[in-house]
Amino acid sequence: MTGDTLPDWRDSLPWPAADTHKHARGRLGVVSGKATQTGAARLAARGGLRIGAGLVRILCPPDAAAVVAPTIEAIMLTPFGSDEALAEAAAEMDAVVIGPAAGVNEVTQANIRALAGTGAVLVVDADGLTAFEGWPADLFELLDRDDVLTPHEGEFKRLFPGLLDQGREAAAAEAARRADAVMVLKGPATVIAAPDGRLAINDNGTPWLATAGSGDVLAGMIGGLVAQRMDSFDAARAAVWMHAEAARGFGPGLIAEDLPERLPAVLAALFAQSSH
Ligand SMILES: NC(=O)C1=CN([C@@H]2O[C@H](COP(=O)(O)OP(=O)(O)OC[C@H]3O[C@@H](n4cnc5c(N)ncnc54)[C@H](OP(=O)(O)O)[C@@H]3O)[C@@H](O)[C@H]2O)[C@@H](O)CC1
Ligand SMILES: Nc1ncnc2c1ncn2[C@@H]1O[C@H](COP(=O)(O)OP(=O)(O)O)[C@@H](O)[C@H]1O
Repeated sequence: MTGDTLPDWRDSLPWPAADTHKHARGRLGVVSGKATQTGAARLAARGGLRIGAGLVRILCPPDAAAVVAPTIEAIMLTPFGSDEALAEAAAEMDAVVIGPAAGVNEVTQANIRALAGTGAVLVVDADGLTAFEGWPADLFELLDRDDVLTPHEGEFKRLFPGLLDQGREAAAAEAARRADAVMVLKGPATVIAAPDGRLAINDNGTPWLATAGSGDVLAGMIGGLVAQRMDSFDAARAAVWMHAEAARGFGPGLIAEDLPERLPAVLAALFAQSSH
């Protein structure tokens, strides 16, 4: 990370205390797509669970429940049949990830609108961003300052046409200001910007991450940290670094499924260095 004046996110990682229980450790919801598109949410959920959220629940359309249920163990499942029902399920969550394979449509827009009315911190990725192409202000007005948007460059251009002409750092900073939310502009050097002006550039990226679903895992990891009440900007910085570190540790042959399974090694090294 750049920025010598920025506090190190390592000092605010949420290690469990002796009296912690799973609910206190952070409850993360991940919204799944329809029955044929549940993998992305499962990747995100696994990332959130591995990074330490005490309880992770996939929230899925009713038709997807029979597909998701046989593929999960520790991760829990709640089907929802309407945006109201989604908001009701999310009311118990500290954070919710929405977007991976959610569908680029009005249902995804309505689901984000419903989630914005809950107390959960939102991590909006992929289709959750693209669904607002042409109407970015409709998304921004729903967001709180601790919500996080995680676009790759294609998604970023859909919400902020022309802004990348200013360069990635200036563009991410301006986007965070416009959205009034934390911006994670993904790429070989991921830029993380907060609406209060904080800015960091991740410096341990690796092209092994250029594989389908790796961004879904990252969204879940950010969600898992903010569910543990880590500051959203620090959570994004930490997750981006750990995500790349996990990929570096695996190297050739990496697929997205491998990333959550590498996290214990990454976390163990950070835990050993910490003053817990
Ligand atoms: N396991 C699963 O279930 C998975 C499900 N997934 C889900 O699938 C859905 C569709 O995902 P997607 O990847 O096809 O859509 P999207 O990323 O919008 O790409 C569309 C176009 O954008 C452009 N583009 C420009 N810059 C880019 C960049 N940096 N990175 C990538 N693209 C960039 C590029 O156009 P080009 O530059 O080639 O002209 C590209 O053709 C979505 O719901 C997602 O969540 C995935 O997460 C994978 C794992
Ligand atoms: N060449 C690269 N170097 C470093 N990181 C990369 C590279 N290509 C992709 N990544 C990282 O991989 C992830 C890809 O996310 P995304 O494009 O959303 O994929 P998906 O939608 O398939 O999950 C991001 O974290 C991005 O920063």
